[in-house]
Amino acid sequence: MPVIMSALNRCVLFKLVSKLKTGLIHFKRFGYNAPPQRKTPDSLLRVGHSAITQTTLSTMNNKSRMLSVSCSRCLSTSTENRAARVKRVSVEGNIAVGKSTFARLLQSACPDWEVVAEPVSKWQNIESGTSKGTAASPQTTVSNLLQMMYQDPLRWSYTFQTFSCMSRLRTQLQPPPARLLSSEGTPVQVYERSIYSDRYIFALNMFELGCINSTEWAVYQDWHSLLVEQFGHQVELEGIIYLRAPPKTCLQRLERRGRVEEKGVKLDYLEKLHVQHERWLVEKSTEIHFEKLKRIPVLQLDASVEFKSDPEVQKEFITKMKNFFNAL
Ligand SMILES: Nc1ncnc2c1ncn2[C@@H]1O[C@H](COP(=O)(O)OP(=O)(O)OP(=O)(O)O)[C@@H](O)[C@H]1O
Ligand SMILES: Nc1nc(=O)c2ncn([C@H]3C[C@H](O)[C@@H](CO)O3)c2[nH]1
Repeated sequence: MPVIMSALNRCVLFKLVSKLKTGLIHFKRFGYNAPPQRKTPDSLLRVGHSAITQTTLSTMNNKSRMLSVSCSRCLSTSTENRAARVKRVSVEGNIAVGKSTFARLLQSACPDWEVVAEPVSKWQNIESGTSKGTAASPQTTVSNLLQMMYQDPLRWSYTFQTFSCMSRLRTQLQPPPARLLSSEGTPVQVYERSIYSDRYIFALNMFELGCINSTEWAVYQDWHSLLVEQFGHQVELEGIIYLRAPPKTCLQRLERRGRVEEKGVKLDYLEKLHVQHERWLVEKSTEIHFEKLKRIPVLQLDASVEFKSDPEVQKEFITKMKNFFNAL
């Protein structure tokens, strides 16, 4: 065991030293000092009023979805049409900005809206068989990939992104519940994050930090594009809600929440994720590889306000969401 451990340590050390030599990473846990990046303009951290940056959705897109979404879901024709009526939207935002809290508000606001949670518990509990078990009594161990990724990002980031993306894909492929299919209003399925933030926020960030190397990044992008192309309309979104708050606010909320895996997360990491969100959803400078995603309507909401206990702000959010969903 000590031999294996020291070999592992040597391997990790070698990888680390060679990356440091090439200037790819400089980090202390998650308070990374990453290689010089574009500086975040102050104005990006100032959270303005919410705005629908793009409110029109092409009717053609809806029609084409009507035609194709259903056959792969193996539903009857009338159910197919009903499924195609369900709009799909993701809620994006920095760690601990309040997506789950916002999702609960959404869920309670309207029976036509269904929230699908981020599959965090799956990442925290990965069951695997061990060689010690027998066919009659297999032994399983449970590993916490979220914790492994935070503790040793260089070793586990690529593995984490494969698993997080796969679990998000499964989530996005689930058919809408019957309640939404029979809805007379505007049924909406709302996902906490998506296969798109997996790539254009987290995996990209890990690559820029040097925790995913260029080969891993090329492999990730290759299979990600293949999956999106193969699953086509089934994984398309009609809109994105961007919950925006200064990274400092997110850090305060993260610390207050106290999720054990996130103990080492530093402001610097949240600032980098904030920049990724801004590039993708505000400045639109992230290179996007899917046509529809390039033109997706984004509703920005100021998540720095304490909406949890303020009915007035809640009302305002719900009205904005209704308008946004109706325009999709
Ligand atoms: N608007 C708000 N005002 C004050 N506190 C908030 C607000 N939104 C969320 N919180 C608090 O911040 C913490 C993080 O919120 P939440 O779990 O909803 O974040 P999240 O964005 O879903 O996190 P993650 O990125 O990890 O999925 C919680 O303790 C929550 O109660
Ligand atoms: N590295 C990485 N890649 C992802 O795709 C990703 N998605 C979420 N997370 C982290 C943020 C919260 O701590 C916690 C719950 O959101 O999981 C991620 N981390």
